[in-house]
Amino acid sequence: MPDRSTLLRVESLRKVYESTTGDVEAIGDVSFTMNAGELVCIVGPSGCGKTTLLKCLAGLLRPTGGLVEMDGSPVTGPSPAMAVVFQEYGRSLYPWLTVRGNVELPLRHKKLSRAEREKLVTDALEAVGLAHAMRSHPWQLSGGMQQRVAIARAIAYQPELMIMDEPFAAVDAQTRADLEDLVRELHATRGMSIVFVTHDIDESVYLGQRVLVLSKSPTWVQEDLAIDLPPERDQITTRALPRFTALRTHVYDQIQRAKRGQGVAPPLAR
Ligand SMILES: Nc1ncnc2c1ncn2[C@@H]1O[C@H](COP(=O)(O)OP(=O)(O)OP(=O)(O)O)[C@@H](O)[C@H]1O
Repeated sequence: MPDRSTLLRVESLRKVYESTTGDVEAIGDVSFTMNAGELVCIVGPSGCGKTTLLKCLAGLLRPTGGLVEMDGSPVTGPSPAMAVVFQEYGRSLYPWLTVRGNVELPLRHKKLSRAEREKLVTDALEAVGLAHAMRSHPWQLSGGMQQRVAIARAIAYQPELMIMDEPFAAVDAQTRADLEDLVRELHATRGMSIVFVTHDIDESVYLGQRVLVLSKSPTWVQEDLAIDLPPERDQITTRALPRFTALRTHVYDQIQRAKRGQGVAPPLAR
C-alpha cells in the first residue's frame, strides 16, 4: 500500500522496443517511488534508457510490463497531471505564436476563464523572469530565454509533476547555471515535484534531493542516493563543499561501474 504522500510509483517497469531487425530491451526492471514535493534527478550511462523511462513515466510510451502510478491511478496515456520540458526548446515552441501565446496554449484545454488564464500566464512568466518579453516571438529570444518560455508553459499548466529531459544540454554554461538555480527556486518556493533527467553528474548532485543512478541497458535502479547537502544551495559555495565533491565522486564511480555492468553500491565516505 503506497504512503499517502506518494505521488509517483514505478513498479517493475519494463520496455522492449520491437522491430523487424530485432528486439531491444531498453528498460529491464525499474522500481522507485517519489513523494509530492520532491526533486529527483536521474542519471546513467549514455544510452541506458533515460529518455525511454521518462516517456513511460509521462504516458507517452506504453511499457511492455510493470506499472506507473500517479496519485494511486495507473498512467495509461499523456496525463494532465504532468508537464514535460524537453531538451529541444526550439522544436517545442511555436514560432508563429508570441511568448504569451506559447505559454497560454495548453491552458486552452482547461476549463478556465480568460482572466484565470491570463493570471496563470503572467504569473508563470514572472516566475521565470520573462514578464518583459511576453509580446516577443520565440525566434527573437536567446536559447536560454526560449527554454525559460518552455518552463513557464509547464508552470502555468500547474502540473502535479514536472518532468524535465536534459533540459539544459543545449545552452551555454552560464545560462545553464542560471536555469539550474531557477529549477531549485521553483522547487523551493512553489513546492513543485520535479523529475529531472540529466547526463551531467555535477548537475544531478547540485539540483537533486535524491539521485537515481541507472544501470546500463536493460536498465534497473543501481542506486537511490539521498543528497544530504544543505537545502540552500548556490553555484559557488555548494560546489566548493567537500561533501559535494564526495557525492559527485560517488555518482561518477557508480556510473563507471554501471558502464562495466558492475552495479554494486560502493561505500560512500562521510
Ligand atoms: N524507437 C526505438 N526503437 C528501437 N530502439 C530504441 C528506440 N528508442 C530507443 N531505443 C534504444 O533503447 C535504448 C535506450 O535509449 P534511450 O534513448 O532511452 O537512452 P538514453 O539514456 O536516453 O540515451 P542518451 O544517453 O543518448 O540520451 C538504446 O539502446 C536505444 O538504441
